[in-house]
Amino acid sequence: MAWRPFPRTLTPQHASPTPPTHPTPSAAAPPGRGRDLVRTATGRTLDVLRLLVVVARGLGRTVSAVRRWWERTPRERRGPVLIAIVACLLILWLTPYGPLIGAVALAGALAWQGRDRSADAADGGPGEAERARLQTLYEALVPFLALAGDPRPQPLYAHDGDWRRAFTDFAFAEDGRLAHLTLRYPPHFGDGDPESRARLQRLLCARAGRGREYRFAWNEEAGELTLTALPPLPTGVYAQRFVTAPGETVLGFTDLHTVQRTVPVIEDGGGRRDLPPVVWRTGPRSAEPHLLALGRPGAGTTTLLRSIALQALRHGEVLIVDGGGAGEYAFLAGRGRVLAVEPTLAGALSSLEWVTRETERRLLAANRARQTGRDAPEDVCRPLWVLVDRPSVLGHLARSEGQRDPQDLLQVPLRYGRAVRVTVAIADQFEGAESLIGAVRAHTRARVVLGPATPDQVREVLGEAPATTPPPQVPPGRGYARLGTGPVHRLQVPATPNPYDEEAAEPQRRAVMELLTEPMAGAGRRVGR
Ligand SMILES: Nc1ncnc2c1ncn2[C@@H]1O[C@H](COP(=O)(O)OP(=O)(O)OP(=O)(O)O)[C@@H](O)[C@H]1O
Repeated sequence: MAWRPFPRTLTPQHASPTPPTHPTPSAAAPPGRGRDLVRTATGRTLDVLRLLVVVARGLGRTVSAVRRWWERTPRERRGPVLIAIVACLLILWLTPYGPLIGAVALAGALAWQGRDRSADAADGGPGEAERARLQTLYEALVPFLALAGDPRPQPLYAHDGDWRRAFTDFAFAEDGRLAHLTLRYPPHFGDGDPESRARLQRLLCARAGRGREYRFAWNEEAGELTLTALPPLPTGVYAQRFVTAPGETVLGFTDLHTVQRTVPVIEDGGGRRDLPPVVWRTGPRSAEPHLLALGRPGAGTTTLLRSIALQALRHGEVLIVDGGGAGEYAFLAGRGRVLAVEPTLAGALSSLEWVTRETERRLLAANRARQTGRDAPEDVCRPLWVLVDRPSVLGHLARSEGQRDPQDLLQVPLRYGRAVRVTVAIADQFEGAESLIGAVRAHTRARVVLGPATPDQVREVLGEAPATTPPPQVPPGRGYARLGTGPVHRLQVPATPNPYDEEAAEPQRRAVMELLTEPMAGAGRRVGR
C-alpha cells in the first residue's frame, strides 16, 4: 500500500507565511484542483479503511487459529505455553519502549495474517501441480455432486466450474499429497443418507491417494465435509507401567486431538514420547464397568487381555479363564495377586462359581457396612478382575458334555460387580460372538474391535461405524475402541507378548516379565479360600 504525501492544499492556513487574502476571481483555485483535493482525501480514507479491514481479518484468523490450537492441545500442555506467553509479555512490559514495539509487531503480524490469500494462491499458495490435483479432484466430484438441469446460474459443481468455490480449505503434505481438505457440498446432496455419504467418502479416498487412513468430519449445518489424512498409529509401544490413576486402564493409543490427555511412554529402541491413550475407567463410578473385545483370529485380543491383566495387577487381584487353552496366560500362574489361571472347563466352572459367590459376599458386606455407618472392609474394596478369553469355546465344550455354560456364571459379576469393584473383561473371535449370552452383550459397555473388520462389523460391535477409513495394512493389535456412547477411537494396543513365546522380541518379553508380581509360595489356584 503506497502512502501519498500530504497535498499542500491540506496544509493549515495558519502555517502559511503569507497572510490570508480575499479571493479575487483571478486568484481563486481552478475547478480541477477542488476535484483533486476530494479524490486525494477519499483515496487516503480508503487506504486507512483497507488497512483496518486487513488487520481485523488478521485478528479473526488469529483468534480462530488460537481456538483450534486450544482445542487440539492436551490440557497439561496448555499451562506451560500460557506461562511462557505471560513471561514474554512481562519482559516486553519491562523493556524500554517494549509495549510500543509489541503493539507495532502485533499490528504487523495481524496485517500479515489478514493479507489477501487469493493473491498467494495465484503465486505462493498451491503450486501448479497442487492446483491441477485440486482441479482433478473437483472434476471427479462433479458427476456425483452436480444436479442435472441445475437452475442456478453458477452451481457449486459444474463441468466448467472452478474448484476455488467448492474447496474452502486445503493443505498438502511435504510429499505433495493432499493432507487436509474442506469442501462445500450442494444442498441437494443427501448428507443424511449413509450410503450417499459412504460413496462420497470412497470417491474422496480414491482421489486423495490410497494407502493412508482418512478421517471424515461432516458439518451438516454448514454443508461442509472435511477430510484429513491421518498418520499411522505408533506400533512401537510395549507393555510398561503407564502413568494412570487407580481404576484407570490404558487400552491402547489413539489420535492426539480425540482424547484429553497424553501419557509418557517408552518406545521400542528406548525413545520416549508422549502419546494419547484410550483410558478405560472401572469401579463404582464407571459407566462402562465391563469390557468386550472381538476380532478375527490372530488380531490381538489375547494380547489386549494380557495387557489389561498386567495393569490390573498393580492395584487388584486377577482371575483368568483361558478358553483358548493354548497356555497364553501360563506365565501369570502362581504370581502374587493372580488368583487362578484356568485353561479347562472344570476349572473355569469352579472359578466362576467362586466369583459369583465372592461378588455376592462383597455386596452383603458392603450393604452391612453401609447400614452400620462404617466404611466397607478392605477386602471388599480391593479390585477383582475376571478376564475370560474365548468363552465361546468353553460354552461349546460345556454343551457337548451336558454341563452349564460358564458364561451363565458371569451374570452376577456383570450385573452387580461394579459397585464392589468386580470387573469383567471378555475376549472372543467374531465367529464366537453369536454364542455370547444376553448379559454379556448388555453389560459390556466398553467395546473393542481388533484386526481387519468391515465398517458393518465395527458398527455391530461398537454401535457406531468409525469416522476413519480402514488402515491399508492392519498390524496386530490395531482396531477401534468405544467407551459407552463416546466416540469411536482408532486404537493400537501395546505389544504384550507371552513371555514364554520364543518368537516374540526379547525386549518385549523382558518388559512383560518386569511387570509381573513376585511368585507366591505354594503356587496354584487360590480361589475358594
Ligand atoms: N498389540 C500388539 N503389538 C504387537 N504384536 C501383537 C499385538 N497384538 C498381537 N500381536 C501379535 O500377534 C499375534 C497374535 O496375537 P494374539 O494371540 O493376541 O491374537 P488373538 O486375537 O488372541 O488370536 P488367537 O485367538 O488366534 O490366539 C501374536 O504373535 C502377538 O504377539
